[in-house]
Amino acid sequence: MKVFVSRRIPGEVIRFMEQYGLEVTCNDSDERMQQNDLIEACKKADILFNVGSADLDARFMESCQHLKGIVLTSVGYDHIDLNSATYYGIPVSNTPDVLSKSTADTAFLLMLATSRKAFYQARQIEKGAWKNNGFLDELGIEINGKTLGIYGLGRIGLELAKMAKDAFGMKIIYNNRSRNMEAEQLLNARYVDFGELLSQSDVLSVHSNLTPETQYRFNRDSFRKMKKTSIFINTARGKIHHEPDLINALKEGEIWGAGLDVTDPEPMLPDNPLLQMSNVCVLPHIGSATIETRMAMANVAAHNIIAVFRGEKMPQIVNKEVYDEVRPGKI
Ligand SMILES: NC(=O)c1ccc[n+]([C@@H]2O[C@H](COP(=O)([O-])OP(=O)(O)OC[C@H]3O[C@@H](n4cnc5c(N)ncnc54)[C@H](O)[C@@H]3O)[C@@H](O)[C@H]2O)c1
Ligand SMILES: O=C(O)[C@H](O)CO
Repeated sequence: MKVFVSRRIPGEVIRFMEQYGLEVTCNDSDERMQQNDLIEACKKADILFNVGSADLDARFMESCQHLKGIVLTSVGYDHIDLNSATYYGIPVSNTPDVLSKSTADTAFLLMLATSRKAFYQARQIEKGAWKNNGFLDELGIEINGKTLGIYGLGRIGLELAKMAKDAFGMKIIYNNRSRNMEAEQLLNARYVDFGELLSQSDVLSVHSNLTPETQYRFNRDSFRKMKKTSIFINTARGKIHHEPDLINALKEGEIWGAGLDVTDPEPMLPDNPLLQMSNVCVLPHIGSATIETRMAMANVAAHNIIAVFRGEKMPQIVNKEVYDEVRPGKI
């Protein structure tokens, strides 16, 4: 069975797959492949090991409908047309859980860094502008004992809530598609509607997946309802906030600050006004970017390939209906 890997991954993981007799071809680059090049490569493979973002849309699925599986190295799967994959009977897996803590760490980092204007202060030093700041110059704000509001209290949101409660004694409120009883029992988290999440959060951190419902959920109207002393954090997907509205909200003082690991578009252009603001911290989508987490993600992806090779169901299957006896699509 032939596997095509779309970007560089650890050699150990390639060798792990080859031990099973899999023939692995790897695009030895860190760059995102053009869709036509990816299609051509996949035409010579049975399984796609997709690394990072890619155009896995209906056109890709139709062109590569022979694939026996697609494994993703991400927990988010908004970059793949899942309905088309299911239509052609292609199982898709993702990498949940193994990256929850590292991504929550990133949200925690952004919460703290933004509250202290840390990235701006560091830039001042680099520019040779370190001066004995006035007693009241560029002050930060405290988060100890404040209220952390989580939009989308799932795996990552729960990890952040645990850290925030343990480290800063923060009170946890959340809005979610369903109640999270573990968070309520463990952390005394309180479920609130979206309006109360906006009005009561001192820090509001976004951890939902990107769906038609969550797209641009944080916009002009939302930011106006947040506290003027609040911090907005997004480590989920850039399109969950409306970026021009976020910029205006910060310029108008409708919210105090923002910390982003995801932006819209990505990469963020260097002339983006957010990068000039002292109360904004931006990271380049590095939530899962640690040695341990990326190795774990690659291993999860490889194990899902081995499952396909063995004729078994993918352990981290995303479109489980692909295994249904009767499903719309290819007979
Ligand atoms: N910055 C990064 O590098 C990075 C890393 C990993 C994940 N992510 C993003 O984080 C997201 C969450 O990952 P996860 O493992 O915690 O997923 P998850 O499925 O465990 O949690 C997502 C939560 O969002 C909630 N949700 C969905 N739609 C909602 C809505 N309309 N209103 C309120 N809540 C809603 C769900 O109920 C769920 O609890 C991923 O989908 C991905 O986009 C980013
Ligand atoms: O969804 C994820 O896992 C991250 O955003 C990496 O793509």
